[in-house]
Amino acid sequence: MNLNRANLADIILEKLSLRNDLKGEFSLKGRINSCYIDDVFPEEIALEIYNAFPSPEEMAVHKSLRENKRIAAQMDLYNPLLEEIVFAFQDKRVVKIVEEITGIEQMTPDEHLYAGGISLMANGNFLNPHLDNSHDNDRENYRVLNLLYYVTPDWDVKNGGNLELWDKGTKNPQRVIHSKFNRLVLMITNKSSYHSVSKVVSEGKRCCVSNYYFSKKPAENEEYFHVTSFYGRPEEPIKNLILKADSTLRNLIRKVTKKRVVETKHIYKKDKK
Ligand SMILES: O=C(O)CCC(=O)C(=O)O
Ligand SMILES: [Fe+2]
Repeated sequence: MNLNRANLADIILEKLSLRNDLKGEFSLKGRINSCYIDDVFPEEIALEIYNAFPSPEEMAVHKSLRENKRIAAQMDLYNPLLEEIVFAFQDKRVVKIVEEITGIEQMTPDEHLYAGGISLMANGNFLNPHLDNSHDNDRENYRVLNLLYYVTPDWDVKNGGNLELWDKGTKNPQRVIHSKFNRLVLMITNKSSYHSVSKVVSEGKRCCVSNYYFSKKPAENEEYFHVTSFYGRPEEPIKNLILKADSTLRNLIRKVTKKRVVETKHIYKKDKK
């Protein structure tokens, strides 16, 4: 089978349309709106996607107190299947059914991969608790949904690298979503969707295909603006102070300047070459 974005989208669509329980799960009260779907693709396709991932050395390192991971947004540098799978999640039909599941209206996918694409986390890598940036680069649309598709075969929950949702804030226990092979997570992003990735504590690479959807309307009842804001884990009080000061300062600068001071590099420039 020729795996292009249209026939990959066909499979996603079929899978999602069989699950009329997702809508209820996504909107459960008292937690960050989220749900997951297992066995999204036939196993051999999911494996092929995993095998298409570049080696860690071919990806950009994002390393600071906030995070340590590898990412790639310039998708045309890699195996073409990766670009196909990223954009399969942007198919109009997929967006429509995801709107039905989440109840979030008028969503548009992020074709410039403002923050999406592929990511890879190896031993020792982590992503501290954070709120995603509230808007797109031009501050015209709200970032409202994350679609995270995990593709590492046999990834055990004990390996770490799991998605954590801090339903009651970062001072209370988190809900762990195992970043299991062939699992797609849909997760709202709003003013209180604190999430993180626990430290990877084993060999191997935790690979994720990420997509973000935007909307003119916020995923809450009121308007808001914030930059990506990081926090310490409950056992990291000092780091929490440093990260909070850092977020507060960047927020302030952005609120005053309205636009980015430094142009983001993490954008898929399609006319490059
Ligand atoms: O890799 C993950 O599971 C989560 C990544 C994340 O926080 C994000 O993409 O906003
Ligand atoms: Fe995030």
